[in-house]
Amino acid sequence: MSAELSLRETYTEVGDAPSTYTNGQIEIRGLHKTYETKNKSFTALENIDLNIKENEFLTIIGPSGCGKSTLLRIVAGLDEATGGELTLDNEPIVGPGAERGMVFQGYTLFPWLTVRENIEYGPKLKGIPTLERRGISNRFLKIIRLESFAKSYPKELSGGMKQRVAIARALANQPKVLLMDEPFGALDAQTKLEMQEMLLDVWEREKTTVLFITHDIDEAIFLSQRIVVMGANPGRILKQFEVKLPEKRTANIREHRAFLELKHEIVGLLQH
Ligand SMILES: Nc1ncnc2c1ncn2[C@@H]1O[C@H](COP(=O)(O)OP(=O)(O)OP(=O)(O)O)[C@@H](O)[C@H]1O
Repeated sequence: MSAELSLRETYTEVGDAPSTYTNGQIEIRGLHKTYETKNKSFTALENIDLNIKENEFLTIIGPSGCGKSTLLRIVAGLDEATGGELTLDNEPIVGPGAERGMVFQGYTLFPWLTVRENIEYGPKLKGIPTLERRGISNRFLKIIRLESFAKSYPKELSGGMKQRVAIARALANQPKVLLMDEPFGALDAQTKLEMQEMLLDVWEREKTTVLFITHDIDEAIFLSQRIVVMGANPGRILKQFEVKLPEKRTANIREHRAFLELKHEIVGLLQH
């Protein structure tokens, strides 16, 4: 099987393609989250309304404690909202699901599995036969440029390499939505830039909806089609920005006037 075949085609060959593969629309209506601790209750999210379109790359940015991770965890089904509605392709989200892949800042690979086995983990759980699994891992090893590390274990990889494998592992499950919580936060500046370019490349190929969290305004602008700025106490949406930059993002886009103007505006908003 050609490494250039899309994952959808790969799955179609084994008769396992969900009919709604191209979807991935999230609707959030009046979402609330209150944490009850011993003697007080704390509102982490208040009245969040947000629609994330199919194939959209949307980033949430905001000060520490404004509820970014809480929101992502609720979308992932790892935490429960205390009010409001949340759907993926019109189906209520009631818990974790394979159609939502997650990548966190911490390296969450299985240390006892090789790079290839980590990538094949989800497809194996789904019962996809060995040969097809091999096709999937070959394809992703190529995309993340780690073919020569297929038999390596996570401890033998750099931080950037581990995050590339984490992204491949999440995508090998053919998710409709990729949820990313500061995935490049622990990487050095140069590796971070390389990872951003790789992620955009993967996103363009896979057509997955991406919900991304970062503290890094440059990263948010470089990657996103839309940026949601949140404020704290209580966590809420302050403003949304369409990123009016060319679809094809190259390194020098950071010098683009529209890039700098948007950065200026977001910095100003966050300072207040
Ligand atoms: N399990 C919990 N119990 C009580 N409070 C919590 C819990 N989890 C989070 N919080 C509180 O909810 C608020 C939002 O936390 P969250 O981790 O979502 O913020 P964040 O914007 O992702 O922050 P950061 O950028 O620092 O990661 C914080 O004030 C935090 O202390």
